[in-house]
Amino acid sequence: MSMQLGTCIKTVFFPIPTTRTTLHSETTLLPCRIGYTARVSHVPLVRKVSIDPLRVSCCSNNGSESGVVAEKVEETEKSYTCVMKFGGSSVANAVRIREVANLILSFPEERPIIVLSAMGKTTNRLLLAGEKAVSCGVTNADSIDELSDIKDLHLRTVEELGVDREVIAKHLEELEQLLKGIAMMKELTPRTQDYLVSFGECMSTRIFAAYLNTLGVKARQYDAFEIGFITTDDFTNADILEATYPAVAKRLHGDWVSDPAIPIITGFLGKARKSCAVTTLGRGGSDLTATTIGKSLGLPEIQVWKDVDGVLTCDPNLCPQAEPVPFLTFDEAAELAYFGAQVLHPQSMRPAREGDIPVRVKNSYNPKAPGTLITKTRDMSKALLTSIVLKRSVTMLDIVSTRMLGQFGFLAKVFSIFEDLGISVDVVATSEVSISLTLDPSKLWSRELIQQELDYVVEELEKISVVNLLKNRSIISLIGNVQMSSLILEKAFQVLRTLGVTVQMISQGASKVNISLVVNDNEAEQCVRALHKTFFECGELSELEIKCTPENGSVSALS
Ligand SMILES: Nc1ncnc2c1ncn2[C@@H]1O[C@H](COP(=O)(O)OP(=O)(O)O)[C@@H](O)[C@H]1O
Ligand SMILES: N[C@@H](CC(=O)OP(=O)(O)O)C(=O)O
Repeated sequence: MSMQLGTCIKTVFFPIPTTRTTLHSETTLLPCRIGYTARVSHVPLVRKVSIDPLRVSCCSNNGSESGVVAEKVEETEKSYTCVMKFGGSSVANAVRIREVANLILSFPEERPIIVLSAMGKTTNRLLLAGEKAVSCGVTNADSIDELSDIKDLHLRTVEELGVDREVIAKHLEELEQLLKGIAMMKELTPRTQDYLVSFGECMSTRIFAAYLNTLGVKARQYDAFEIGFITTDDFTNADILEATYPAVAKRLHGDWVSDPAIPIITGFLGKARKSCAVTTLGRGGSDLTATTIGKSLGLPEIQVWKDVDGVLTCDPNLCPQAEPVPFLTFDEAAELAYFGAQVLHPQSMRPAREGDIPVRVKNSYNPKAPGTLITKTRDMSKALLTSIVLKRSVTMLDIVSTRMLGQFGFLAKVFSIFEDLGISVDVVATSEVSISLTLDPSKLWSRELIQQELDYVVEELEKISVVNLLKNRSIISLIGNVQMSSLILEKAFQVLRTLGVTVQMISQGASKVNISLVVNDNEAEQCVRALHKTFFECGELSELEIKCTPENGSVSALS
């Protein structure tokens, strides 16, 4: 690809965010999409334009602003059109794998990248096998029930699919050796645990790629930790690092250009930047793998295929009447996931939002159902509540300053204690002299550690305040249009008053999509069911026509 600097025609990749892009600093990186060519004109003051497979970077001569106008010219070569992620329930056995393969092939116009989780409950079984190995003794390690279950499932699956068992034989052998090693060491570190659970995704993807190949569909298996998924060294809950995006794009795009095949990639896994060991992205992390790939390649769509008809108005295990939500914003989906809806990984919306790539949540058991479409914005004019989410077993802290009213720096001191300990806070409510907050224990991996950490937090906080630690609390999150908060709260408090439940804390986030209520664990489920009934099942509020006066923010409901 040749470039003539100083003239007005340059080759870059599409889409450029807007037709006119202003350089705000000396170097501006313009996101772009593989497979497209665009023309950039009017580039005064631009010293250098460099292009890699992912982006064009422009450096101005003197750091001053200059304009770049870009437009799409042509599609240069056909590349991937979407990423499709299938969760454990979608690939639970040979029958399901066949159905998923048929589903993928029923979209001949797509050139997908496939991300898979481990088959069925394999991750849970691997975790349990690891726990048992610690105390069962070396001679018993090969007869752990969960190991036998995993072997049976995978060997039965390859047989039923007519795939050579060699594709997983080495992994099964190595898995047994690993469990013996754990039994010998009598120890399961987070690092070993991540390596242990990685066998689930490594095997499901090998089986699936081999099966597609037996059907005459060219597919290529990839371990995410070998193709540029670079993470922090936080085993069991690692974060994806920026370097992942260009590395993954380069590898997948390069392979497509040299030898096209459907990539079948392990979800959930990465490679630690410092130790180079295998990491996992937290439970349900394959969603994040999919959105990371979507952003890496600037794909037009990310699809996550589940066992439900999309994101629902509530966890169906709690409220069987829960209905699919047709549209969501990235903010709503992120809050919903963060506050406990198992359906999406809490971090998975970040790459999609950054790349502004629509995410479609679909049901692999019912592909005809429209599912949920998650985008940057949606029409909120008639929206009231989108979904109700429950997060159980939360610890709440009431912190009252021992200093006088008007003392500045109290909040800063409190939060610096959490920062030092690396503990993240979920919900916060403050007054002049007190703070109530809930703690997110998900970053901590063992029960003992949580208790130890909590004791230390309280000890530190007691140097500046009186602390009341309240365990066994639940956060009920009302996700939706918080512009309608008066109506939402009026209805919610009516329900809770009828149940005789006292709300111990309330908070409305700055994202304007979430109101959180903290109640006792043992009251939470009945509250959620009653709230769901009122907001989604009675017809009155779910079919509500809402009249909102923007000037004064007043809201009235016409049923
Ligand atoms: N608000 C919700 N919407 C949809 N599903 C939910 C919700 N809350 C909890 N769930 C549960 O999440 C499950 C889907 O998530 P998950 O098990 O991670 O799927 P997969 O393994 O297919 O990726 C559903 O079967 C459902 O039980
Ligand atoms: N297998 C991993 C990763 C994952 O994303 O699974 P699923 O897509 O089935 O939630 C887990 O169970 O956590």
